Amino acid sequence: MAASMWQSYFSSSSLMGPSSHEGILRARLQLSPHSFACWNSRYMGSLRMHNSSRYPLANLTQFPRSKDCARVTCSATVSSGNISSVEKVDFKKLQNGSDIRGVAIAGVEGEPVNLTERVAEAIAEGFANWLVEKKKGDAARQLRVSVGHDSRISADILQAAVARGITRGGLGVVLYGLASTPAMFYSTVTDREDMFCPVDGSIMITASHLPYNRNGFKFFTSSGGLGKADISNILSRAADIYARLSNESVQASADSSSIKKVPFMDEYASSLVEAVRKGAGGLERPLEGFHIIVDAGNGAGGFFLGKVLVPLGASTSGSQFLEPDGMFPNHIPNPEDKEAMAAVKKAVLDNGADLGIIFDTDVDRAAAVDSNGNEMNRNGLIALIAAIILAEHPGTTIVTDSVTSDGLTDFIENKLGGKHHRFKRGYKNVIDEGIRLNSVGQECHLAIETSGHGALKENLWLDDGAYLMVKLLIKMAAAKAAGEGIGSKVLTDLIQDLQEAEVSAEIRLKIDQNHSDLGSGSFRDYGERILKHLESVTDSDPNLKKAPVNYEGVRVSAHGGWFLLRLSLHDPVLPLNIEGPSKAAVQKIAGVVHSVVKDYKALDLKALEKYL
Ligand SMILES: O=P(O)(O)OC[C@H]1O[C@H](O)[C@H](O)[C@@H](O)[C@@H]1O
Repeated sequence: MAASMWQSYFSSSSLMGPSSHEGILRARLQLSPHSFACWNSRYMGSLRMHNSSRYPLANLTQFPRSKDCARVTCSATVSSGNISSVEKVDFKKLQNGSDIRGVAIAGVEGEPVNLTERVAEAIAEGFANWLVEKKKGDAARQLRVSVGHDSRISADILQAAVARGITRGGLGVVLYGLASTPAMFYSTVTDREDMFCPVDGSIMITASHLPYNRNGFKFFTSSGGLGKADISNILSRAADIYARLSNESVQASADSSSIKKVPFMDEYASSLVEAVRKGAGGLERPLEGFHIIVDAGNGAGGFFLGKVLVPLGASTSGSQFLEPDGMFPNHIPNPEDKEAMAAVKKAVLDNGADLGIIFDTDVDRAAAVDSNGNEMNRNGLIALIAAIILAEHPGTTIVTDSVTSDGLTDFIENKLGGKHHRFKRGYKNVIDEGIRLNSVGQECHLAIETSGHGALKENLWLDDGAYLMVKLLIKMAAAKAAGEGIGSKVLTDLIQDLQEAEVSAEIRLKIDQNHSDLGSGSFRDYGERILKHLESVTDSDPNLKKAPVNYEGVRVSAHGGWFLLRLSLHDPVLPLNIEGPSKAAVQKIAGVVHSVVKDYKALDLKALEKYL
């Protein structure tokens, strides 16, 4: 649905009664009464439930919620061909590293919609054109692209637009509906002609854990996720297509003869089931006797319960937030979020479960909680997966992002006998580095970020939170089969020697891009200037020890702890990570950084000063 429609609907909602709302909205959506009831149930129900300060969509009228509707694939669009704002879209701004992210739903102050149907359609057509060029050798056959989405409220509308864009580009479309990001990559590498696989390209409609009004795209081919340069290329094609589209009417729906629908998540889930069965010695129900809780945060991860854990024999009572709900009413679906981890921990303890598993919205990230409520996320999850992988591949290299702890390095290198290659932030950077190391002869089987993104060589380097959890399940099932009992103790024991810092903090220092202190340079130039200054201060102070090998920002040991100041991958921000043995140590470390950066007037130091 176009932004303008949401806008006018919401802004007028307090003025009309339910029946006039329904008539107007249904007409504009071009839906039958039944489809409208489903749409209404899915979207308006969510909005109604969360009409609070967190979701500032005031005065929504209460519609009856229909119970028995599954999803509505909505091909609704604006009927008018000319939207005055079309020229204003800055396609470059939609790039977020190797992803595309934008605002798809109006209603949040200061966040105008920039990911409209037309923009999505143009991007999809840009991807189709890019793919055709990449696959020149396959000119004789029609290329096909799979499309899936997470639980966001703009998913169906964007999916319809994406399907139009791909068919406009002359390619076939295979719709998967609610799906996970790793499943989309999997569709490019799996051989199942009955499911139209392998597809030539894949698009996941997701904005990961970001708020409900955002959405975006991730793209895959059999070589993996597209990189920054490819995304820029696609966006520049999209900008040209968009200019052309703005003179045409938006079509109500794509050419349906080129569109197929398949239940691909069943195929992907059964690959996970088979992986656990194989890893557990071929048992049909290796998780029989285990009680495992899933918290999907109302994202796309609910499938893991019914399609993975149940067939493997696990009991799953007490699992929560499995229902897809793009308003994310319970907690942010993000294993890095404290509230989210507290929620799954509580569920595990309340239900006396053996293990808790939590996914982000699109299931490329995950974390776990053991039966005592100990969180296994960030450095703890890396340590756990590293312990499993190093037992299988002694001495192998583990690639991680830059904010991992000194304790993790000590654990991987001195306790597990592996090599810790602490690289840059960004899951794509980390995974690409793992692949690169292998290509230059340095064996690497695991590339993983503290955010919960992780990829294994054995799993074709798919960035897959669900597969990380599969590795934990295999370990537990194998321990049971070996008579070592049921429970997550086998996991907890693996990381008992990991030393975690007492206090850790991430402080994000914003750069005011409009400040005169930036001169004629960009925020990146400004950030680099600050980092250079910090580096020279560090070099001249014997109490500060610069990390001998470092790929990003300035990492320094001081006061029994460490800090890393670096430029954010995407934002005008300098994230500062600090870890120390006590609050006092962290304060002192914060003081060191403050004394260096305090004269940079464009830097907002409020967040840092709280720590002094
Ligand atoms: O550099 P930052 O702003 O901290 O963001 C870094 C993060 O950006 C995105 O969310 C990526 O998906 C992550 O892989 C990455 O770690």
